[in-house]
Amino acid sequence: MKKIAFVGAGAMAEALVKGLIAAEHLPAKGIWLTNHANDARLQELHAAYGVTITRNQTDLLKDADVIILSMKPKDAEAALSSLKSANLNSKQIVVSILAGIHTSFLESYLPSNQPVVRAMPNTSATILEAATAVAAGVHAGSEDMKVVSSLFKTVGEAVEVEEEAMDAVTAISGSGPAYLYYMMEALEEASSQVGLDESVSKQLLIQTFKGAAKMLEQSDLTPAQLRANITSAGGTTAAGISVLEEQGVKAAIQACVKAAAARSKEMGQAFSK
Ligand SMILES: NC(=O)C1=CN([C@@H]2O[C@H](COP(=O)(O)OP(=O)(O)OC[C@H]3O[C@@H](n4cnc5c(N)ncnc54)[C@H](OP(=O)(O)O)[C@@H]3O)[C@@H](O)[C@H]2O)C=CC1
Ligand SMILES: O=C(O)[C@@H]1CCC=N1
Repeated sequence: MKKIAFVGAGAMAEALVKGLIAAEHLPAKGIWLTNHANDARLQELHAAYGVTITRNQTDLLKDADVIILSMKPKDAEAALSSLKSANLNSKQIVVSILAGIHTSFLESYLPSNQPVVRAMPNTSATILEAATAVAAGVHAGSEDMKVVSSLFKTVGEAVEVEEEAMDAVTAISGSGPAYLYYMMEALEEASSQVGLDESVSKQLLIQTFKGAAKMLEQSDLTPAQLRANITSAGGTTAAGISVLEEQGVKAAIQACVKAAAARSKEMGQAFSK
């Protein structure tokens, strides 16, 4: 891989850039970025990472092995309309990280045999811990999928799924870090309410999340079994969990994921051809 072109230079593009550079997937100069209008942002990324920045679409796309669409879904049509006039060749893989938007919509703006791959990473790409799912469009072959999977594997784990799973993926792992940060926020606030010093609670909470994730990864037990192992009858965990049950927290989490998946589906329907 010699060149990756990002169309969109926001939070998610930066997370991927950071990860790709840390993983030495390609030299920083081989990572090209453009955005809509914010010159200062492009300069900032160039200064921070040594990436190449441009406003010239021909330069951006020329010889790019992979083109990553990383603007917000609302800006997709404008970006795709301008890509329509670009002379992409069928070896260039167009990857979209946009929530909701189907490969068929993207393909409708691109040459008829263009390989398109939909990917859903998350912000943990910044520290090479992303969970990414990738799904092939109709012209993306197994070699294209290998290239894209290996790109996302440099910034964490990547799994290939059918496109119909992408709304669920987006709701679970795309948005997932935000749910966990929400829980951490609540736990931090609760720590201070029960009298724990902020720096101590932060240290304990980070290690508690890390340890719980590693336990699930390294043991054969389910989350329910791991939880049961901590919950002695009449003990502290039982006292806490009974409040979560009374307040319907599990149902609220399930409703949260369903709402996120429904929103992804709705966004896909808004952008269909
Ligand atoms: N944030 C997350 O956790 C995740 C986000 N995603 C997806 O990633 C995408 C980007 O999100 P995020 O990085 O948070 O968004 P940001 O708002 O941070 O960045 C959007 C970028 O797109 C640029 N842009 C807008 N219009 C165009 C255009 N016509 N041509 C080129 N560039 C354009 C903006 O430029 P300018 O600043 O000049 O306006 C900006 O650089 C979204 O589609 C989202 O669904 C996927 C997984 C996780
Ligand atoms: O909220 C969003 O739209 C994006 C998609 C996945 C995570 N954040």
